[in-house]
Amino acid sequence: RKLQQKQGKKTYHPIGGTVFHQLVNFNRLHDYMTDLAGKHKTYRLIGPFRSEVYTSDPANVEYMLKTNFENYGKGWYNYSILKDLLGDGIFTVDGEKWREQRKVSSYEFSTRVLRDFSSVIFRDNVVKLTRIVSEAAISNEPMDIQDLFMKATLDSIFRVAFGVDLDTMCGSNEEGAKFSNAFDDASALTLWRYVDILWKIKRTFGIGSEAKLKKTLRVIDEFVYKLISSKSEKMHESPDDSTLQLKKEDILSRFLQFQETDPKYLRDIILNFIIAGKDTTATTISWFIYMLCKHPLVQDKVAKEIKDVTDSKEVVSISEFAASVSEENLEKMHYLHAALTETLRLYPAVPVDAKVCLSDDTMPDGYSVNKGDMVAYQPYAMGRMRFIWGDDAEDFRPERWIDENGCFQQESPYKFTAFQAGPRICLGKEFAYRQMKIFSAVLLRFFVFKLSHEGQTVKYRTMINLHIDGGLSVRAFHRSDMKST
Ligand code: HEM
Repeated sequence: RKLQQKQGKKTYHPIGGTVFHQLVNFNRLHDYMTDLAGKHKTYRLIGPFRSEVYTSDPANVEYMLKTNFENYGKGWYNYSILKDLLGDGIFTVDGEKWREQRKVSSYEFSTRVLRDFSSVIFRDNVVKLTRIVSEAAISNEPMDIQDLFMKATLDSIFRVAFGVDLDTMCGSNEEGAKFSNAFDDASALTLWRYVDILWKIKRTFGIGSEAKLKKTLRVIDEFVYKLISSKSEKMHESPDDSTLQLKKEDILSRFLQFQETDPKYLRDIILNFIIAGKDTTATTISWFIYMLCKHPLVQDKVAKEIKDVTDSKEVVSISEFAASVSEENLEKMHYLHAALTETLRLYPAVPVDAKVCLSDDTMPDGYSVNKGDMVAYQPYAMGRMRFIWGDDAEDFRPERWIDENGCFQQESPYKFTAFQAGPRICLGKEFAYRQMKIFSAVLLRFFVFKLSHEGQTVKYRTMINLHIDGGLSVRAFHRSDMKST
């Protein structure tokens, strides 16, 4: 490369360090990368086989995610790691396969049926969740709210996808609990492949982590294929039965009714939605509660907005209040929307998102990247850059998202990258906001949240999603003007 540079052919981004530095800084990886991003908008880390280019420059981000989108894909490497769990689902594929799934799925996500059906489910689940929180509040017990959100969001997305209540929140469905554990284990074991250079050998011989993965995949597949075939049978037995009408609102039924019926195709599509929709939403809303505990004035302001918008001076029951959190009311909750967005700016559920460069290229900043290089945009580092957000970039300040009329104002998706941007922008963004807003509105109408230990701070655990390490221990206190029955 030096030789090429001398010949005036190419200029490469400055070297920030090596992948070895990433390993040394593993527990604070995203902060290490933020420090580097503060020095260079785009930099390279040297690895044994290729460069890894990390950018926080909105112009480069726009280029890789939109302008030259076709040149930055998942690539064969990611596909080979993810395919046993996620098959040919939307997360693993590029090109025509991706385009076809994107078309089908974005149509599904934009339908009124899915919107109404999912809102009903979010309300049902937050009522269940609020009852659990209420019991903890009455007995003044601390609770791990991140764990509760993980269960609640899995229950939501599973019911939207398959029309079946796993009920991991209350633990009434034994099969559901088995599936949920297998799914978490399979996700962790699949991620392990990114650091275990021997995984392919272990897979061939069926040993170690790969033997475990195979076992968990069997549990997942048995459960999912059973659901698909029983639903398919029912729909064929009585296609016009009006009592099945409600069941036809879930994604699986809609696919069976209108489109593809290959069980493997359905399995892949739906498991990709589940993996996309569960941890991202649960971790975001957990960091949100953490921020509200750290900023009690913001918590009061959010709670006041919820009370004013729903006009709920005297409410008798949780379910009655949940029913009043209508689509129209949610749209009026600008400050809640801003506080959630501010949480995502500082604690994005996907902190780094890597693509593979498919052919040699030059970025808008004039620097080159090579075929095979990994190129990543960094939502976590970008959220903390002063050159993007100003001197208070590291402060939690929902007001930065509110305009002079008190309305939420968007920012460019190439600066606020928590949902990615361009043709592959997150398909579930609106779905995720709706669930987070319904959950927050009901919980914050009934409770004040405080950290279990005053002054407690939490850290993230370095993995694909930004989980709070060890969970989030909080106490809930009933708001004095509400009965949570
Ligand atoms: C706060 C919550 C969420 C955040 C921050 C988030 C963020 C993201 C990000 C960064 C990507 C790009 C990942 C990649 O490069 O492959 C993505 C893709 C995607 N998300 Fe989300 N997501 C959230 C919730 C959801 C939910 C609830 C769903 C569905 C129920 C969903 C469905 C998808 C799908 C299907 C894609 C793949 C899009 C494609 O490749 O064309 N997401 N999301």
